[in-house]
Amino acid sequence: MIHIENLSKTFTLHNQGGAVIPVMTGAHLSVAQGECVALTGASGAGKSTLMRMIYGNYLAASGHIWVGETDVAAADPREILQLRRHTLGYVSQFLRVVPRVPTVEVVAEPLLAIGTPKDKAIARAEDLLTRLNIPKTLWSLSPTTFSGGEQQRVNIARGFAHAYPAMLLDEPTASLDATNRETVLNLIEEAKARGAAIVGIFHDEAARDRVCDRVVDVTGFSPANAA
Ligand SMILES: Nc1ncnc2c1ncn2[C@@H]1O[C@H](COP(=O)(O)OP(=O)(O)OP(=O)(O)O)[C@@H](O)[C@H]1O
Repeated sequence: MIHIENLSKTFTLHNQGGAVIPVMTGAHLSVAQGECVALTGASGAGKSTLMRMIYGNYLAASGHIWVGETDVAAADPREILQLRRHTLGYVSQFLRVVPRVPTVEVVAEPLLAIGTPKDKAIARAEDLLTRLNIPKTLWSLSPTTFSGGEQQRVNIARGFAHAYPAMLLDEPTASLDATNRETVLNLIEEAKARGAAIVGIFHDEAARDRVCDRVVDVTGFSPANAA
């Protein structure tokens, strides 16, 4: 489902005389349906960079990033938006929302965007908010004033609302209490069981060992090691 071939990345520092920094070369990675792969490597090894490249936020210098039928490394912005809407989900660590939209709609929005009937989308959102222990009294309010932990859980609910065939998870259990952490691990297991291909960064080693089938150390993709 996710297939990375010979991927390279450089950063050009325009504010530092145009210095070109190679951060990745010849990266390969394949993630099958129903499989979860954890990216590991020391801080600065390139885990976030690789995730951002798969999501289409960072441009590749060369190579291919197949997500289903789309090569993200060559896709135009319209194709990337389509891919994000239907195929590729991203659960980041922080919630970014338009002010004044009620929480239940924030969570239902990815489903509404692909034409899911409103009652079905709202029912799914309510189910996820319940599972993630967001009190019902908050559902009709905007999450902008929620606590950090509440916002993180709303973000996770939104990320899991649609059954994306491929998902990127950036520390999905970071700073959650034991009960909510367990719920998130269950959501990941459910996504795998329905065939989602998942790539994630998990500093929570017990979580990683439980839900991930394989670990890929991105240090192996660094230009220093390839030389
Ligand atoms: N936008 C950018 N511009 C320039 N250099 C960048 C940029 N983003 C990342 N880098 C560099 O690329 C390298 C990989 O960074 P990245 O954030 O991917 O590492 P990481 O493995 O996710 O680290 P951490 O575990 O600390 O989050 C680092 O040397 C970093 O300085």
